[in-house]
Amino acid sequence: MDDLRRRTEREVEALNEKFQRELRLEKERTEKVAEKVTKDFEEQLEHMEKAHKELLHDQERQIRGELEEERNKRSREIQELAAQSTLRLQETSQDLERKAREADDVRRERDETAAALQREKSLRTSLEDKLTEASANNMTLETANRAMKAKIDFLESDNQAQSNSFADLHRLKQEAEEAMNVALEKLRTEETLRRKLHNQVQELKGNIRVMCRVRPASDSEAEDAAKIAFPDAELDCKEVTVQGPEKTSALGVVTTSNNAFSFDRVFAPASHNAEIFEEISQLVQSALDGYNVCIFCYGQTGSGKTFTMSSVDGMIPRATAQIYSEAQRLAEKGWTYKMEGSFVEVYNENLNDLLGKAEELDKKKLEIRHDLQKKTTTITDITTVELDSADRVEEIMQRAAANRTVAATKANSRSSRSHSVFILKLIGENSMTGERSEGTLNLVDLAGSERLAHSQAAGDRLKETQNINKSLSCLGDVIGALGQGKEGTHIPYRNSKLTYLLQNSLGGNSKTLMFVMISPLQAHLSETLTSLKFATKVHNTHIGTAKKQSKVKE
Ligand SMILES: Nc1ncnc2c1ncn2[C@@H]1O[C@H](COP(=O)(O)OP(=O)(O)OP(=O)(O)O)[C@@H](O)[C@H]1O
Repeated sequence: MDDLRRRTEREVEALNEKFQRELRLEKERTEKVAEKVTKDFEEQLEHMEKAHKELLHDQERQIRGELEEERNKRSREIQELAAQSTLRLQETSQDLERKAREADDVRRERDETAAALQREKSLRTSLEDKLTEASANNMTLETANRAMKAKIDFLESDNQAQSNSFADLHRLKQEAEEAMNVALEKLRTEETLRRKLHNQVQELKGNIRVMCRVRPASDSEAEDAAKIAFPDAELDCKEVTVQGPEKTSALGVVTTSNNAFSFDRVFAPASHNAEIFEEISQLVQSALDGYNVCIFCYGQTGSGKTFTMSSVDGMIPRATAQIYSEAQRLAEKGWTYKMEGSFVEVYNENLNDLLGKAEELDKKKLEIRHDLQKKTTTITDITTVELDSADRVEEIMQRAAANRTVAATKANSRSSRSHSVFILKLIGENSMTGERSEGTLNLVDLAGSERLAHSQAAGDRLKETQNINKSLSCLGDVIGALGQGKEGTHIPYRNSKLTYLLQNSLGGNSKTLMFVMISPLQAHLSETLTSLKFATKVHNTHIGTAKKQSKVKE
């Protein structure tokens, strides 16, 4: 049993070993097969992958190509569409333009038709009027015809009477012509005489006249009114009284002085520019007659100088209007006039062309030249405007005002800090009598006369004030020296630009009118009294002929 069992065990063992060996071999074989299969499969996979990639690539390329083609096709289509729509747009806008043109044409035609209709209507009315007139004329002509026929019958019946009446008519005509020539000659002589007499009257009135104007207080100023009275207001108004400031004596008594002034004329606050002009119009006439005339407006800032001189109805526009109408009247007497205007400004002792370019103010140098023989003055490089119509004055004033506005600074209203001179040259010629006249009218708006102590000025402003004071006092000195009336007296014209500019229009035969402008306010009392005293000094000066003197009564 044991042997059997051992033999069986050995056989089982041998079988087991054999089985293990065969298993191992089988396993190795299987592994080899599996390895080969795996490799084959991988190769096959790789191959397939490659083939697939190529296929994909080909397909992508193909799709891209198709896409590109599609895009090109679409963009071509879009371009075509855009071109078509542009074309359509152009056609539409051309259409629109054509339609607008047609509408314009229609409108024009309609307007023309309306105008033609209107013309037709007025033509018809005028034809109807003419027809009425013609029938009236016809009737008159028929009456005249009948009268003529009667006359012809009469004349034919009496030939001798006819030639007699013809000779009578001829003689009468000659007499009428002679009378007319005598009248014309008389008219011309009378004009020459009028000029002489006018000048004599002006000289009798005094070659220097001083007038005073007190401006009205505005509503807001009414409470600050100074005590100014016009004692002879009902008569010819030549006096003005101003109550001075209160003074307290050492004993504590308060007094006020009453200052009385008299001038050639005093204008109370209610006066209008038209009344003022009535007084100066005679001097404007003198300028037309060939005299040099200076009209000044003097006074502190805000006293009414510009209102009187250059406002819309001021002296400058009124004087030029008078000159135009006078020149027309004188044309009947053989006079033709040439009028030239210029507008200058004296600022800081510098002469500026107010009609030139604004940027040249204070830069361009203007020179004053005098012809002492002819008593004429010229300024180099000055803008001169021929005043061939009354409207030109307005244009000149606007140009000057605009230039001054440009030149003004914040702290400096240029017009109150400078003197302006409107110069009107009037050259007249009489072709019938051979007479010639050359007069100049200077209309001067002086700078504000306030004194240095009151203006509290410094810097540029101080220089301006000093220059203003200097030129105003030079003006007083020149007038004072002229007033001495002695031959050979030195007249200090050269001491200021203003007096030098006006040299030929101050003194001699020339006429001067000084308007002193007065503010009605108590706050300006001190300046008012100073202005009135200055004006009195000028008024007491007599140039040329004797005239009544007046004094300051205190
Ligand atoms: N007669 C008047 N009637 C009514 N208003 C006047 C009259 N005079 C002056 N005014 C007014 O008073 C104000 C000051 O006048 P204006 O400007 O003429 O003074 P001005 O002396 O020229 O001053 P400035 O020296 O500053 O130029 C202005 O508003 C002006 O309209």
